[in-house]
Order: sequence, then C-alpha cells, then structure tokens
Amino acid sequence: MGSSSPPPPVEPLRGAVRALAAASAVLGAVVVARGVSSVLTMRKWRRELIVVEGKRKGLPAPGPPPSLFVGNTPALAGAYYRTLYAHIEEPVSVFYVHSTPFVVVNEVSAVKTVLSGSGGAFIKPRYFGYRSTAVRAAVDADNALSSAMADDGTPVGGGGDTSRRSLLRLIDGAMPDITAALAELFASWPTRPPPSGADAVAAAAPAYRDGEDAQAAVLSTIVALNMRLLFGVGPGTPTANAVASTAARRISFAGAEFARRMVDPKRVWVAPLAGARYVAAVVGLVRLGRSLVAAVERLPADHWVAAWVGTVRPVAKLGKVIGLLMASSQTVPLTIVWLLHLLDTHPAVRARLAAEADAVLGAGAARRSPTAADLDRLPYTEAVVKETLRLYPPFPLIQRVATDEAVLGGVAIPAGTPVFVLPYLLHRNAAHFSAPHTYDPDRWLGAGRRVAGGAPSEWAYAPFGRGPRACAGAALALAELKIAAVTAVTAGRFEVEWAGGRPPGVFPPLGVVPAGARVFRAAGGGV
Ligand code: HEM
Repeated sequence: MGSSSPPPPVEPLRGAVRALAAASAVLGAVVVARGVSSVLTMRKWRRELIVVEGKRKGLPAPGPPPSLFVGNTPALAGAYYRTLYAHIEEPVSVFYVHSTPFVVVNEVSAVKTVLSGSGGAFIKPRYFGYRSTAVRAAVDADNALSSAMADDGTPVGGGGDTSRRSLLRLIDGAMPDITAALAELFASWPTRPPPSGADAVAAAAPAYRDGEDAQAAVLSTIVALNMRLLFGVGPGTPTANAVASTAARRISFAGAEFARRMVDPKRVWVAPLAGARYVAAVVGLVRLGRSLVAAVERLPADHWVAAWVGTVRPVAKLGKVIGLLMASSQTVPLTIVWLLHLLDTHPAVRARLAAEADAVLGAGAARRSPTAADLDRLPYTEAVVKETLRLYPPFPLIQRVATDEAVLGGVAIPAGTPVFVLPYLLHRNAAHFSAPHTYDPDRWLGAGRRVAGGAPSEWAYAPFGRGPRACAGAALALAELKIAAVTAVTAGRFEVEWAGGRPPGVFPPLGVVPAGARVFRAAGGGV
C-alpha cells in the first residue's frame, strides 16, 4: 500500500513558501520605508513649526507631543474637542494627524489674519479629505475669483450688492414655504403621554423608526425645502420627498465619514465597509448634483443660485452645486435640533421667545406667519439663534492652507501648512466670552453687543466664518433658524430625549452633531 502512494509535493510547497517570504520582505520594506519617511516628515515639521517670539524661541510650537507614526491621532479620534481644548490658551497650537500637522488658531488677531485675506497668504485647500475633480475645480475657480477681488469682506462669487439683493428677494418669497415646512415637521413629532415613568417613552417611541433620530427628520425636511428654494426642484411631491430623504441620508453619512477621515485618513484601510458606503454616498450625491446642475441652468439669470454658481467650467459647476447642497443641508438641521434642546432645558428663554412672538405676530388664534420684515423686529429671537450657533456651531472646521511663510500668534508657519479655525473652540474660549459654556441669549442684546456678543472682537464669533470666503447663504440660514424658533414656540412645547439618557456634555461628538436626540411634543402643549 505504502509503495504505491505518490511522493509528497515538496517542490511546489517550497516554491509557495519562498514566494510568501519574498512578499513579506517586500511588505516589510514598504512598512519600514513608510515608517522612516513618517518619522522624517514629522521631524521636519517639528523643526519648522517653531515659536519665534517670546521666551521659548526656537522650541516646537505648543500642542501635545506627537507620538512616532501616529502623531496625536489616537487622542483626536477618541476625544477631538477635549484634545484641542486642552491647548486653547495658546494663541496657536499644533496637532499631528499621523505625521501631518494642522495648526489651530485660537487668538483673535491671528483668526483675522487667516480669514480676512482674499487672495493672500491663506486660501481654501483643494482637498477636503476626499479627492474629487469637481470639488477641486470649484475650489480653484473660487480661489481665483477671490484673489481677483478687493479685500472688502464681500462674500466670494456673490457679485456684491446684486447678490445680497437677490438673496433677500429669495428669502422674501420663501417665507411661507419655510414656515409651512417647519410647522408640518414639528406637528409630525409624536406626543409624549403624561409622565408615568418608563412606559411613557415606550408608548411614544414607535413613532420613530429604528435608528432614526430627530436629526434625520429635520434633515429630510430641510433638504426638500432647499431643493425647492435653491434649485426649483419638486413642489413637495412624493417623488421629490423620496429623493430628498435619500439625499439627506447620503449627506449625513458622507458628512460624518468625512469628519472621521479628517481625524484619521488611514481609516480608509481599517474600515473598508464604511469606505464602500462612503463611496456609494458620494457617487449618489454626484448623480443628484448632475440633475441639480441641469436645474440651475433652467433658473432665471437673476436668481441668487444662478448668480452664485456663475459662468464656470461644467466640472466646476458640478462641484459648486454639490458644495451648495452640502453647505445648506448639513448645517441648519443640526442647529434646529440643538435649538429645541436648548429651549427644552431653558424654560425662561422659551417663555421670553414666546412672549416676543406673541407681541410681534399676534397671540393665540390671531397668530400670523412671519414676513421677512418681521424677522428684523424679533431681537430676542435673533439673540436666541446667535447664542445657539455660538454654543453649537454646526460647521465645525474652517480650513485654510498657508500659501507662503507666515508668523501667526508668535509661531512660524511654513508655506503649505494646513491652518484651521474651529468656531467651537473660539466660541467656548473664556478669553473671548464670559461663562463660555452658559447659554445666555442676553449677551447679544444691547447696543454694540449685537455684533460680538460681549466678545472683545467680532472675529471671536464665526459660526459662518468671516471675511471674503464667509458663508454665502448666511442670511437664508438665519432666516430659516429664526422661523424655526418662532414656529417651535407656536407649535407648543417640545422635549428632547437623548440616547443614553443624557445630552452631550461640554464636548459634543465630532462634527458638533446632536447624535441620538429625539424630539417629543409635550403633553398638554403650552409654553
Ligand atoms: C446655520 C447654518 C450655516 C452655517 C453655520 C454655515 C457656515 C458656513 C461656514 C463656516 C462656511 C465656510 C466659510 C469659510 O471657509 O471661511 C460656509 C460656506 C458656505 N456656505 Fe454656509 N452655513 C450655513 C448655512 C448655509 C446655507 C443655508 C447656504 C445656502 C443657501 C450656505 C451656503 C454656503 C456656501 C455656498 C459656502 C461656500 C462659500 C465660499 O466658498 O466662498 N450655507 N458656511
């Protein structure tokens, strides 16, 4: 029996082992080469990003010491704002995502230097954590435009006064639609039965689908609204609503994943499923972007969006349209949820808000919808909105890149350095705002305080950015938020419940997102 069996396949086995050993050697060499290059890159940045003024001249810029290979990535990925906040007293601090630094600017004069130059030393980067020809082309087109214009603080691409007028016209015409959409949304939330312990939540909970929170519902409403107001698409038909809710899901996922990749770009390798979903979301948004480009082409030339998109190359047009959809859709919904949370937890503020709405818009059955002119007659409402945007700025990160060498807050900044302004850090800095974590709309009331909210400079408050590249749609955003505040108090009283039972503390999740918040109408209504 033994003599007839074939000899063991030694040769092929040896070959496979040799191939495996060779592959491991190549892989090992690549890992070592990447490791060495990472160490050298970090050493280079640490030598160049140095304090050039004061006692510590020549030392690396302030910030947590980066570890080899990973920099400050683990700390940032685990507790983003807490990690950044620990160095808030420094005018400028530096953090490393693996071996790449980013500079965080905390001092107001340095913020002004970074954000005020139109064509100067700090421009928007071409990449935002993903490589897209359309986005790069749009950023290039806007950067070229901003370097060609005077540094007078006019938002880029807007065409100055003409643009401001066309945006105000858009807002004027949109008031009834915005009010109706938000009233319908608020009316759709389930009523919480009178408190009777845990049963009350259980009884109300089925009105929410699994995994759905208030953010998702508000996002769908605002995306549908923006598609009508900005692009003239779909008068609230079921098809348009379905497109909007699919787009809302994609926008929300792509936004969150993008934020995670900013903190750890190497996540692409360790979370392939999230990567695949991200690519699918981006592909879906690009497809939608194409149909929105066609919609923009049908708009009258004096429409604000047509003017803002301008006459750029088709690929840049696609990038601008997707940028507009993302910029307008990710921000207002988050703020509405934070607003409802703050009104729920600050009954005295809610009562004053309701009293102002009664005085200006009529009380009870005499209540009318606000007009654009009314919005200027609601100073307390405006203060409530500004204070909400101070505590929870929904656009978490304003990015620039240094085009030339510069000195910021006493730190040398070589050309090519990424520089970030984080509204969240500016707004929570005790050097700028007294009791920075306290919700106090009154800080915005009174002569001179409406601009800076009691801060030493208006540059300390930047939910919409500042300077020539500030938010182009700020006026529409503020109108939507003021209408949301008035509509919320008109619709009754809302309670916000958080997954895990407690709202986020001083440091919200990455992206300043109200994750896990659910909204209920309080039983019995009333303010
Ligand atoms: C609460 C709501 C909003 C906030 C907090 C917000 C905030 C911001 C911020 C911080 C920027 C970047 C500024 C910079 O890089 O310096 C920005 C850009 C932009 N936002 Fe908004 N935004 C909001 C709503 C909107 C809305 C409703 C629209 C459109 C209707 C819009 C359109 C834009 C556009 C087009 C840009 C790009 C401007 C440019 O590149 O020059 N945003 N926004």
